[in-house]
Amino acid sequence: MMRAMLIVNPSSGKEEAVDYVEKIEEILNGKGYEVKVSQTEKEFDAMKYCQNACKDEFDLVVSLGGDGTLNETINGMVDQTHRPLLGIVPLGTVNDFARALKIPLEPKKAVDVLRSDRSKKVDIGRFNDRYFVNIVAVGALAEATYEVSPEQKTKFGPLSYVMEGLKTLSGNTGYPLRIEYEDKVWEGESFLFLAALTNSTGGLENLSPQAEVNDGLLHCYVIKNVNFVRLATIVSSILRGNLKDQSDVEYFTAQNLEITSSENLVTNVDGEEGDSLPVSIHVKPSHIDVIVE
Ligand SMILES: Nc1ncnc2c1ncn2[C@@H]1O[C@H](COP(=O)(O)OP(=O)(O)OP(=O)(O)O)[C@@H](O)[C@H]1O
Repeated sequence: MMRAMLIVNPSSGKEEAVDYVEKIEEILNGKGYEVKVSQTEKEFDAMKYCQNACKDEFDLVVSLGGDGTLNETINGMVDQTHRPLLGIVPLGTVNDFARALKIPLEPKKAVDVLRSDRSKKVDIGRFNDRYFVNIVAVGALAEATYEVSPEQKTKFGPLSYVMEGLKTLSGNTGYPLRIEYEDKVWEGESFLFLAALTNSTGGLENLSPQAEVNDGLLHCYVIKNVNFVRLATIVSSILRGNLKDQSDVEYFTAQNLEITSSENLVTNVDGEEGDSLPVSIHVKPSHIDVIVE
C-alpha cells in the first residue's frame, strides 16, 4: 500500500486546516494510500516531519498551511534522495507557489486537486544554505523590511518594500552591486535586484510573466540607479508585466548567481529576511513533483 503524510499546521490562516483532514483522508484512501496525520506545534516541525517522510520513503506528502508551512515542507525534502510527491492545500494569505502552479486558492477546491493523477516537476532555488520557491530581492530597499507592516507584506509581498522605499526616497538610491552569472558579470549601481523563479511573486502575477515553474532558470532584473520619476514608471511596469523592457532595467536569465557588494546589503528571500551579501544562488531544475489540476 502507498503511504501519505499530511503535514497540518492548525494555526495557519483562519485556523481551519484540521477541518479538511477527514476529507483528504477519504480522497487518499480512495486512491490507495494509507494516511498518517502529523500536526505541527512550532517552527521547524513541518520540516522535520517531511524529512522523516522522505527517510521512511513515503509516496506522498501533503502540506496544509500557509507559505511558511509549505517552505518548511519543501526545505525538508530538497536534500533527500527519496522525494515524495507533494500535494498543496494553501491556507495562508499570499500562497504564491500555489498561484504559480494554478492550484486553487480556495481550500475546498485545492483539496479536490488531490484527486488528480497529474503532477508537475518544479524548480527549486538554493540561496546559500536554504531554499526558496519564488523570489530573492537585494538592494537598498530590502533594508526597508523593518518598516513594512505585516498587512502590507501580506498584500504586496516584495513590492511593499519598494513602496516603503519610495516614501523615503531622496537623491541617490543605488548601491554598488556585482553579479556574476554563468561566465558573465554585471557590475554597477543598482536600486533593486530581483531573481524570480515563478511568475507569481508577492501576489503580483505580472512581475515576471515569462518565468515558468520548470524552465530551470532564475529570471533576473537589475533595476539601475534611477530618479524618482523613472522609478514610478518602473513600478507601474511591474504591474503591467513589462519590467524587462524598461531602459533602466537589465534583464537576463541564469542558473547560477554570485552576488557581492562593497556595502553591507541585506536580502529578502520569499518575503523573509535573508543573509546579507555575499550570497550564492542556484537553481535545482525540476526538483520537486507537485500534484496539479
Ligand atoms: N500549532 C502551531 N501553533 C502556532 N504556530 C505554529 C504551529 N505550528 C507551526 N507554527 C508556526 O507557523 C508558521 C507558519 O505559518 P504559515 O505560514 O503556514 O501560516 P500563515 O502565517 O497563516 O500563512 P501566511 O504566511 O501565508 O499568511 C510556522 O513556520 C511555524 O513557526
